[in-house]
Amino acid sequence: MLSKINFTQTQAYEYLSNHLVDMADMHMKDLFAKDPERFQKFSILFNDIFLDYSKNRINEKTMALLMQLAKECELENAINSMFNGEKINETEDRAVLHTALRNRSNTPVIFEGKDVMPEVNGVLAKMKKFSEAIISGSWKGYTGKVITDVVNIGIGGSDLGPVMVTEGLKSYKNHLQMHFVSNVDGTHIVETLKKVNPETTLFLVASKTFTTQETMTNAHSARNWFLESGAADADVAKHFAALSTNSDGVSKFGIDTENMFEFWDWVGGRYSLWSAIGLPIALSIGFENFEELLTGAHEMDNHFRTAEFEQNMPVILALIGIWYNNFFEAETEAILPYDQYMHRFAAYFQQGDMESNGKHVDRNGDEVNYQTGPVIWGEPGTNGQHAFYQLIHQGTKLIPCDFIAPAKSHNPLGEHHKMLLSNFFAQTEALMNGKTEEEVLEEMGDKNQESRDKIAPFKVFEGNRSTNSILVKLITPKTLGSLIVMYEHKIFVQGIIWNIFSFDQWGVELGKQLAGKILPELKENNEVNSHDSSTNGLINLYKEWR
Ligand SMILES: O=P(O)(O)OC[C@H]1O[C@@H](O)[C@@H](O)[C@@H](O)[C@@H]1O
Repeated sequence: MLSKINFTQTQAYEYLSNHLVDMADMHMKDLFAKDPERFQKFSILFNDIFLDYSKNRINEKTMALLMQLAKECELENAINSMFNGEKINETEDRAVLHTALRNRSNTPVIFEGKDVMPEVNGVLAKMKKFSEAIISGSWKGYTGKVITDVVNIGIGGSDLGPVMVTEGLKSYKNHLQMHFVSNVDGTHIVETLKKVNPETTLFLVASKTFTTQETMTNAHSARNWFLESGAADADVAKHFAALSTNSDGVSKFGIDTENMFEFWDWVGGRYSLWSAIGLPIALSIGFENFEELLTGAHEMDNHFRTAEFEQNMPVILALIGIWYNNFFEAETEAILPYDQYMHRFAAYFQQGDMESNGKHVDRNGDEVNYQTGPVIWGEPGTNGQHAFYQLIHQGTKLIPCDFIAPAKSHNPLGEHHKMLLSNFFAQTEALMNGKTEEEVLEEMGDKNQESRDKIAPFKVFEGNRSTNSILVKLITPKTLGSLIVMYEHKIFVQGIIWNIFSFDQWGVELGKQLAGKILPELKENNEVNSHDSSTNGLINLYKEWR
């Protein structure tokens, strides 16, 4: 089981608080000047992923103390508890075994006395057969035509992962057109259905619980559209499949359980792209590439499980994050991929991180007296540079950033990639070095003294802004698999240290309950007065205007 230690009571925390006094005024520029080995010391290579964390406000003592913190919080024990299938998701009484889904070495993973691997492999085999039939065209729609379009209907963890990965690996894509419908706003399904033909479309209804309002509503609308186009009930089997843990719900909806791809309650929604929820990925890039994604994930799992903390990428990233979040009081973290295919990567980890570590009660059930998960945000470079980087460079907030870029492009067109990467390198250098007043004045040259003095302060960059640079060789299925898992485990490590439960999400339940209460009120025409004056006023204005 997980420890329940308040990390602010550890010896390492006290040492780190004292150490912060020394580090707070230290400029990274000076740390680099003093130590020619700094880059070698604070960087690490794993397969085709290189992490340079030297442009952070750290020195060897910082890292040693952070490692001590991880040890005092019994991180090693927590890692073993997760991989060994203990019910570490205590508030839902569940194990956390998404790592078994990508366990390519196939060693037994015992949960409640039973090896889960035969079932995992069984579903993978079913996904392989199905995806191959759809891609090859041997699977036919109800009028005998091949499938050309796949519409995934799901939300949250049943949408974001497949969207992010199919976009991230678009250069591996086959002929199938992928569509993703998540929002309950009718616009999403209506606009999607305009693009597809019922005779050649496969709908995947993706929902762990198979009760999520948005997904069920969209799925019913899709089925109605399908039937209204002239298809019969019996034809549903050729055009609808379900990805779920809830076989009763799936049969009630009218999907043959033959067409159901199962997963299990020990897979959290936001960690489910490795399960049957990954079927749209297998359809889009082929099953072999999906397996490669799993292999990359498994390799990062092994790294996380076996590498010393000092050489462990997820552990290093997590601890640096804690250094900023809890000592420098940074409130957000930006994820900035310099790769257009990765444009949903930050959005994916918004759920991954914020749903996991957005908690204010610790594992003892007590209110925390420290900060937990940061706000995660980001956009691909270079677009972000022309939008919000101003604040990162010259604003009043410290925003630690992860810069991610591939050395090779899938689209090596002219000078594009060199230009992209020149920006990637320049940004982290500029954020670290900044620009002094002297440099500004020198740059301004011979302008008259008065105008120079007036403008110079606005052009000064204090620098000392923290970044991690993650350079990968090429975004392949395998590398992307490893990269995703690197962040998954970073989140896990932080949750352990913050002494919170990272695998539940009670916070999203309240909105669902309240929406359920208001929906019947919207169906009536009478004035509503059962809420506060603001909610009543808004509902009544809506009724007047609709
Ligand atoms: O996959 P289903 O069950 O439809 O859930 C979809 C999403 O629902 C949300 O409310 C959260 O709980 C997410 O973690 C989850 O991924």
